[in-house]
Amino acid sequence: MPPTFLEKGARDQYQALLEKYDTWLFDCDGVLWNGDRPVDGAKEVLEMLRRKNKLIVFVTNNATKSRKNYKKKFDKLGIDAAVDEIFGSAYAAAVYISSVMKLPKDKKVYVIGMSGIEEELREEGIAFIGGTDPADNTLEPFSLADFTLDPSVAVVLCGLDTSINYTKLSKGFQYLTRNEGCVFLATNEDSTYPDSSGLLPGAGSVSAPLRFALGRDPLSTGKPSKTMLDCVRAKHDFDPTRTIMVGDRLNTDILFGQEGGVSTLLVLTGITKLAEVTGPNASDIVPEYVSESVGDLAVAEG
Ligand SMILES: O=C(O)[C@H](O)[C@H](O)COP(=O)(O)O
Repeated sequence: MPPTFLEKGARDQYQALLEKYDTWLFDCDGVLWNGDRPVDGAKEVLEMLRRKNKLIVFVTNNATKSRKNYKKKFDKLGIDAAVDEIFGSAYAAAVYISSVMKLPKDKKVYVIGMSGIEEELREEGIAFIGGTDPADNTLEPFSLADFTLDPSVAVVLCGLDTSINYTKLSKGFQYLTRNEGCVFLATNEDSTYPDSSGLLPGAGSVSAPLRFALGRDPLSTGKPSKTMLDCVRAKHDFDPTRTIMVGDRLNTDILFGQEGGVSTLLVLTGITKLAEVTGPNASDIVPEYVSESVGDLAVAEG
Protein backbone atom coordinates (compact mmCIF):
# COMPACT_ATOMS: atom_id res chain seq x y z
CA MET A 1 0.00 0.00 0.00
CA PRO A 2 1.55 3.33 -1.04
CA PRO A 3 1.97 6.01 1.64
CA THR A 4 -0.48 8.91 2.03
CA PHE A 5 1.45 12.01 0.97
CA LEU A 6 0.30 14.90 3.17
CA GLU A 7 0.11 18.08 1.11
CA LYS A 8 1.74 21.18 2.57
CA GLY A 9 -1.07 23.48 3.77
CA ALA A 10 -3.78 20.81 3.51
CA ARG A 11 -5.40 21.63 6.84
CA ASP A 12 -8.01 18.86 6.82
CA GLN A 13 -5.35 16.19 6.20
CA TYR A 14 -3.29 17.32 9.18
CA GLN A 15 -6.37 17.93 11.36
CA ALA A 16 -7.41 14.34 10.70
CA LEU A 17 -3.99 13.17 11.91
CA LEU A 18 -4.29 15.30 15.03
CA GLU A 19 -7.71 13.83 15.84
CA LYS A 20 -6.63 10.26 15.13
CA TYR A 21 -3.52 10.09 17.35
CA ASP A 22 -3.23 10.76 21.09
CA THR A 23 0.40 9.66 21.45
CA TRP A 24 3.21 11.09 19.31
CA LEU A 25 6.60 9.38 19.35
CA PHE A 26 9.29 11.65 17.88
CA ASP A 27 12.69 10.78 16.53
CA CYS A 28 15.10 13.66 17.12
CA ASP A 29 18.02 13.88 14.66
CA GLY A 30 16.58 14.68 11.22
CA VAL A 31 13.08 15.41 12.54
CA LEU A 32 13.37 18.06 15.28
CA TRP A 33 16.87 19.16 14.39
CA ASN A 34 19.93 18.33 12.31
CA GLY A 35 22.96 18.55 14.57
CA ASP A 36 22.38 21.83 16.42
CA ARG A 37 20.15 23.38 13.76
CA PRO A 38 16.42 23.14 14.67
CA VAL A 39 13.95 22.11 11.96
CA ASP A 40 11.67 25.07 11.09
CA GLY A 41 8.37 24.88 12.93
CA ALA A 42 9.23 21.79 15.00
CA LYS A 43 9.17 23.67 18.32
CA GLU A 44 5.82 25.30 17.51
CA VAL A 45 4.24 21.99 16.50
CA LEU A 46 5.35 20.35 19.74
CA GLU A 47 3.81 23.28 21.65
CA MET A 48 0.59 22.81 19.69
CA LEU A 49 0.50 19.08 20.51
CA ARG A 50 0.92 19.90 24.18
CA ARG A 51 -1.97 22.39 24.00
CA LYS A 52 -4.03 19.52 22.57
CA ASN A 53 -3.03 17.34 25.57
CA LYS A 54 -1.21 14.82 23.39
CA LEU A 55 1.34 12.47 24.99
CA ILE A 56 4.74 13.28 23.51
CA VAL A 57 7.74 10.92 23.77
CA PHE A 58 11.17 11.44 22.21
CA VAL A 59 12.88 8.26 20.97
CA THR A 60 16.42 8.84 19.71
CA ASN A 61 19.13 6.43 18.60
CA ASN A 62 21.74 9.05 19.43
CA ALA A 63 23.79 7.50 22.26
CA THR A 64 26.22 10.41 22.65
CA LYS A 65 24.07 11.97 25.35
CA SER A 66 22.26 10.64 28.41
CA ARG A 67 18.57 11.45 28.91
CA LYS A 68 19.55 14.17 31.39
CA ASN A 69 22.00 15.73 28.95
CA TYR A 70 19.50 15.48 26.12
CA LYS A 71 17.14 17.50 28.30
CA LYS A 72 19.78 20.27 28.27
CA LYS A 73 19.74 20.20 24.44
CA PHE A 74 15.96 20.53 24.44
CA ASP A 75 16.20 23.40 26.93
CA LYS A 76 18.84 25.15 24.79
CA LEU A 77 16.54 24.89 21.75
CA GLY A 78 13.60 26.19 23.80
CA ILE A 79 11.70 22.92 23.42
CA ASP A 80 9.68 21.81 26.46
CA ALA A 81 10.70 18.23 27.34
CA ALA A 82 10.83 16.31 30.63
CA VAL A 83 13.59 13.75 31.21
CA ASP A 84 11.04 10.95 31.49
CA GLU A 85 9.76 11.82 28.01
CA ILE A 86 13.22 11.26 26.51
CA PHE A 87 14.40 7.77 25.53
CA GLY A 88 17.89 7.46 24.06
CA SER A 89 19.64 4.34 22.81
CA ALA A 90 22.26 4.62 25.57
CA TYR A 91 19.44 4.39 28.14
CA ALA A 92 17.85 1.45 26.31
CA ALA A 93 21.19 -0.39 26.23
CA ALA A 94 21.79 0.22 29.95
CA VAL A 95 18.28 -1.01 30.81
CA TYR A 96 18.79 -4.07 28.60
CA ILE A 97 22.09 -4.93 30.33
CA SER A 98 20.65 -4.46 33.83
CA SER A 99 17.09 -5.75 33.42
CA VAL A 100 17.24 -8.27 30.58
CA MET A 101 20.80 -9.61 30.75
CA LYS A 102 20.84 -9.05 34.54
CA LEU A 103 24.63 -8.56 34.33
CA PRO A 104 26.15 -9.86 37.61
CA LYS A 105 27.66 -7.18 39.85
CA ASP A 106 31.18 -8.64 39.48
CA LYS A 107 31.04 -8.19 35.71
CA LYS A 108 31.58 -5.04 33.65
CA VAL A 109 31.12 -3.49 30.22
CA TYR A 110 33.83 -2.37 27.81
CA VAL A 111 32.47 0.83 26.23
CA ILE A 112 33.23 2.07 22.73
CA GLY A 113 31.30 5.31 22.84
CA MET A 114 30.87 8.63 24.61
CA SER A 115 29.67 10.10 27.89
CA GLY A 116 26.00 9.37 27.15
CA ILE A 117 26.64 5.64 27.45
CA GLU A 118 28.81 6.05 30.55
CA GLU A 119 26.20 8.18 32.33
CA GLU A 120 23.36 5.76 31.60
CA LEU A 121 25.42 2.73 32.69
CA ARG A 122 26.36 4.56 35.90
CA GLU A 123 22.69 5.41 36.50
CA GLU A 124 21.83 1.71 36.18
CA GLY A 125 24.68 0.74 38.55
CA ILE A 126 26.64 -1.08 35.83
CA ALA A 127 30.46 -1.11 36.05
CA PHE A 128 32.34 -0.19 32.87
CA ILE A 129 35.78 0.61 31.45
CA GLY A 130 36.84 2.28 28.21
CA GLY A 131 34.57 5.03 26.85
CA THR A 132 36.09 8.46 27.52
CA ASP A 133 39.01 7.01 29.56
CA PRO A 134 42.09 8.99 28.35
CA ALA A 135 44.08 5.73 28.17
CA ASP A 136 41.73 4.57 25.40
CA ASN A 137 41.40 7.92 23.65
CA THR A 138 44.91 7.93 22.29
CA LEU A 139 46.49 7.98 18.85
CA GLU A 140 49.46 5.98 20.16
CA PRO A 141 49.84 2.59 18.40
CA PHE A 142 48.06 -0.20 20.28
CA SER A 143 50.48 -2.70 21.86
CA LEU A 144 48.87 -6.10 22.31
CA ALA A 145 51.99 -7.29 24.15
CA ASP A 146 51.41 -4.62 26.79
CA PHE A 147 47.64 -5.12 27.00
CA THR A 148 46.21 -6.84 30.10
CA LEU A 149 42.85 -8.49 29.50
CA ASP A 150 40.26 -7.74 32.20
CA PRO A 151 38.53 -11.11 32.74
CA SER A 152 35.46 -9.43 34.26
CA VAL A 153 34.45 -7.76 30.98
CA ALA A 154 31.30 -9.61 29.88
CA VAL A 155 29.87 -7.08 27.39
CA VAL A 156 31.34 -4.87 24.67
CA LEU A 157 28.88 -2.02 24.04
CA CYS A 158 29.44 0.08 20.92
CA GLY A 159 27.73 3.39 20.08
CA LEU A 160 28.43 6.56 18.11
CA ASP A 161 32.00 7.54 19.06
CA THR A 162 33.41 10.63 17.38
CA SER A 163 36.83 9.74 18.85
CA ILE A 164 36.92 6.17 17.56
CA ASN A 165 40.43 4.72 17.19
CA TYR A 166 42.43 1.54 16.68
CA THR A 167 43.03 1.08 20.43
CA LYS A 168 39.29 0.92 21.18
CA LEU A 169 38.60 -1.45 18.31
CA SER A 170 41.54 -3.65 19.34
CA LYS A 171 40.47 -3.82 22.98
CA GLY A 172 36.87 -4.56 21.99
CA PHE A 173 38.12 -7.29 19.68
CA GLN A 174 40.25 -8.85 22.45
CA TYR A 175 37.30 -8.99 24.87
CA LEU A 176 34.93 -10.40 22.27
CA THR A 177 37.37 -13.10 21.18
CA ARG A 178 39.11 -14.00 24.45
CA ASN A 179 36.54 -13.55 27.25
CA GLU A 180 34.26 -16.55 26.93
CA GLY A 181 30.62 -15.60 26.34
CA CYS A 182 31.40 -11.88 26.04
CA VAL A 183 28.29 -10.25 24.49
CA PHE A 184 28.59 -7.86 21.52
CA LEU A 185 25.98 -5.08 21.93
CA ALA A 186 25.34 -1.96 19.88
CA THR A 187 23.26 0.99 21.04
CA ASN A 188 22.12 1.35 17.41
CA GLU A 189 23.29 0.69 13.87
CA ASP A 190 22.43 3.86 11.96
CA SER A 191 24.78 3.96 8.97
CA THR A 192 24.94 7.76 8.91
CA TYR A 193 24.41 10.74 11.20
CA PRO A 194 22.56 13.88 9.93
CA ASP A 195 24.76 16.79 11.01
CA SER A 196 23.65 20.40 10.42
CA SER A 197 26.19 20.64 7.55
CA GLY A 198 25.52 17.27 5.96
CA LEU A 199 25.97 13.53 6.54
CA LEU A 200 28.59 11.86 8.74
CA PRO A 201 29.30 8.19 9.47
CA GLY A 202 26.85 6.95 12.11
CA ALA A 203 27.01 4.53 15.00
CA GLY A 204 26.66 1.56 12.67
CA SER A 205 29.79 2.72 10.85
CA VAL A 206 31.66 2.82 14.18
CA SER A 207 30.86 -0.81 15.00
CA ALA A 208 31.34 -1.97 11.40
CA PRO A 209 35.12 -2.68 11.74
CA LEU A 210 34.43 -4.97 14.71
CA ARG A 211 31.60 -6.70 12.84
CA PHE A 212 33.98 -7.29 9.92
CA ALA A 213 36.88 -8.48 12.10
CA LEU A 214 34.65 -10.78 14.18
CA GLY A 215 32.48 -12.04 11.32
CA ARG A 216 29.37 -11.51 13.46
CA ASP A 217 26.84 -8.75 14.14
CA PRO A 218 26.09 -7.13 17.50
CA LEU A 219 22.68 -7.25 19.15
CA SER A 220 21.34 -3.73 18.71
CA THR A 221 19.01 -2.30 21.40
CA GLY A 222 18.19 0.89 19.48
CA LYS A 223 15.45 1.47 16.86
CA PRO A 224 14.10 -0.64 15.17
CA SER A 225 14.65 -3.04 18.10
CA LYS A 226 11.59 -3.42 20.33
CA THR A 227 13.84 -2.85 23.37
CA MET A 228 13.36 0.89 22.89
CA LEU A 229 9.57 0.56 22.82
CA ASP A 230 9.69 -1.73 25.87
CA CYS A 231 11.52 1.06 27.71
CA VAL A 232 8.86 3.58 26.66
CA ARG A 233 6.04 1.20 27.63
CA ALA A 234 7.62 0.69 31.07
CA LYS A 235 7.15 4.40 31.75
CA HIS A 236 4.16 5.49 29.65
CA ASP A 237 0.80 3.89 28.97
CA PHE A 238 -0.42 4.39 25.42
CA ASP A 239 -2.83 2.82 22.94
CA PRO A 240 -0.79 1.60 19.93
CA THR A 241 -3.85 2.09 17.68
CA ARG A 242 -3.83 5.80 18.55
CA THR A 243 -0.05 6.22 18.45
CA ILE A 244 2.15 7.53 15.62
CA MET A 245 5.94 7.42 15.24
CA VAL A 246 7.45 10.40 13.42
CA GLY A 247 10.86 9.69 11.92
CA ASP A 248 13.28 10.47 9.11
CA ARG A 249 14.96 7.09 8.56
CA LEU A 250 13.10 4.15 7.04
CA ASN A 251 15.19 1.26 8.43
CA THR A 252 15.17 2.56 12.00
CA ASP A 253 12.29 4.94 12.80
CA ILE A 254 9.63 3.67 10.38
CA LEU A 255 10.54 0.00 10.88
CA PHE A 256 10.50 0.61 14.66
CA GLY A 257 6.97 1.98 14.41
CA GLN A 258 5.77 -0.85 12.19
CA GLU A 259 7.26 -3.56 14.42
CA GLY A 260 5.82 -1.79 17.45
CA GLY A 261 2.34 -1.85 15.92
CA VAL A 262 1.96 1.92 15.71
CA SER A 263 1.32 4.23 12.73
CA THR A 264 4.23 5.92 11.01
CA LEU A 265 4.88 9.36 9.56
CA LEU A 266 8.05 9.88 7.54
CA VAL A 267 9.41 13.41 7.24
CA LEU A 268 11.90 14.45 4.55
CA THR A 269 14.03 16.83 6.64
CA GLY A 270 16.66 14.23 7.55
CA ILE A 271 18.09 11.09 6.02
CA THR A 272 15.35 9.79 3.69
CA LYS A 273 14.72 11.48 0.35
CA LEU A 274 11.47 11.39 -1.67
CA ALA A 275 12.96 9.01 -4.26
CA GLU A 276 13.22 6.34 -1.54
CA VAL A 277 9.44 6.33 -1.02
CA THR A 278 8.20 6.76 -4.59
CA GLY A 279 9.15 5.43 -8.01
CA PRO A 280 11.28 2.50 -9.17
CA ASN A 281 13.88 2.68 -6.40
CA ALA A 282 11.41 2.98 -3.52
CA SER A 283 12.29 1.04 -0.37
CA ASP A 284 10.16 -1.93 0.66
CA ILE A 285 9.74 -0.18 4.03
CA VAL A 286 6.65 1.93 3.31
CA PRO A 287 5.51 4.57 5.84
CA GLU A 288 1.77 5.16 6.34
CA TYR A 289 2.15 8.92 5.87
CA VAL A 290 4.79 11.17 4.36
CA SER A 291 5.15 14.89 5.07
CA GLU A 292 7.88 17.25 3.98
CA SER A 293 8.51 18.41 7.55
CA VAL A 294 7.09 18.06 11.03
CA GLY A 295 6.56 21.84 10.84
CA ASP A 296 3.78 21.25 8.28
CA LEU A 297 1.57 19.94 11.09
CA ALA A 298 1.14 23.53 12.35
CA VAL A 299 -1.58 24.14 9.78
CA ALA A 300 -3.84 21.75 11.69
CA GLU A 301 -4.41 24.31 14.45
CA GLY A 302 -5.14 27.19 12.03
O1 LIG B 1 24.59 7.43 14.07
C1 LIG B 1 23.73 7.67 14.92
O2 LIG B 1 23.86 7.35 16.13
C2 LIG B 1 22.43 8.25 14.44
O3 LIG B 1 22.56 8.86 13.21
C3 LIG B 1 21.78 9.29 15.28
O4 LIG B 1 22.27 9.40 16.48
C4 LIG B 1 20.29 9.04 15.14
O5 LIG B 1 19.58 9.73 16.09
P1 LIG B 1 17.96 9.80 15.93
O6 LIG B 1 17.69 10.15 14.49
O7 LIG B 1 17.44 8.43 16.29
O8 LIG B 1 17.55 10.89 16.89
